[in-house]
Amino acid sequence: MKIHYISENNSILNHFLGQIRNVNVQNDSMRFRRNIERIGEIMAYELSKILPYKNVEIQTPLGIKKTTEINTDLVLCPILRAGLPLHNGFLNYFDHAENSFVSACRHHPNNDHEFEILVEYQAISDLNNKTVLLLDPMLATGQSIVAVHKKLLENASPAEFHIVVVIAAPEGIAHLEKNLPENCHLWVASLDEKLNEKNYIVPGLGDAGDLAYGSKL
Ligand SMILES: O=P(O)(O)OC[C@H]1O[C@H](OP(=O)(O)OP(=O)(O)O)[C@H](O)[C@@H]1O
Ligand SMILES: O=c1cc[nH]c(=O)[nH]1
Ligand SMILES: [Mg+2]
Repeated sequence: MKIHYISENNSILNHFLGQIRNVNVQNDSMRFRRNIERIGEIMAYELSKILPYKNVEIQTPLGIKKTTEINTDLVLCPILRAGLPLHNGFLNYFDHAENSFVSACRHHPNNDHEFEILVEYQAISDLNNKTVLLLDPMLATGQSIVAVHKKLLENASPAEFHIVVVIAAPEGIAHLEKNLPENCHLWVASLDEKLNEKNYIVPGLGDAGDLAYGSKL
């Protein structure tokens, strides 16, 4: 797996990452969603640099300008719920992309420490020969992303597969490296230290879905 870390240099990205983590700021859910969206816009821009391009000529009022345009069909696939604000950011930039939606949530049948991933809702477009961008702000154990990747590839063969996360734990990255094909790309805005006993990312930000949309039963 090719891993791209995008916050290695100082940039405005660090302000948005700081705000989604900060306990004194993150409970403003509109700001939380908008910050994830802004991070999505920055990540979309960074990712756009390695997509395939074709030469085009643009007619201006005064002449013709030779330039380039993205030369692949993009499909954006957020994982519900927390992937939705990240999806908004990507869609702001890749406005011609197709979209697919898959849900994944942790189900704790016995206790807080053990869980299984339930993939229930799916609305998946044709992914064959397209560039798929799987979007989820949090990569903790990696089980949600592996489960959704498996679901997406049940009936399709994309040309390229990119996974985009905002905050990643080393344990989740190791799980993806073990379970996903080598030609996948992983984009990480910020790498954290570890998981805690409940498999939350430390220092992380808490529960991204709840911060964006409120707690669930
Ligand atoms: O790497 P993992 O250990 O699988 O954990 C990460 C998943 O947990 C969160 O979703 P959650 O289950 O909280 O659902 P939600 O988005 O509806 O809150 C997050 O958005 C990821 O999908
Ligand atoms: O730290 C974590 C782990 C999973 N899901 C979250 O929202 N946060
Ligand atoms: Mg959640």
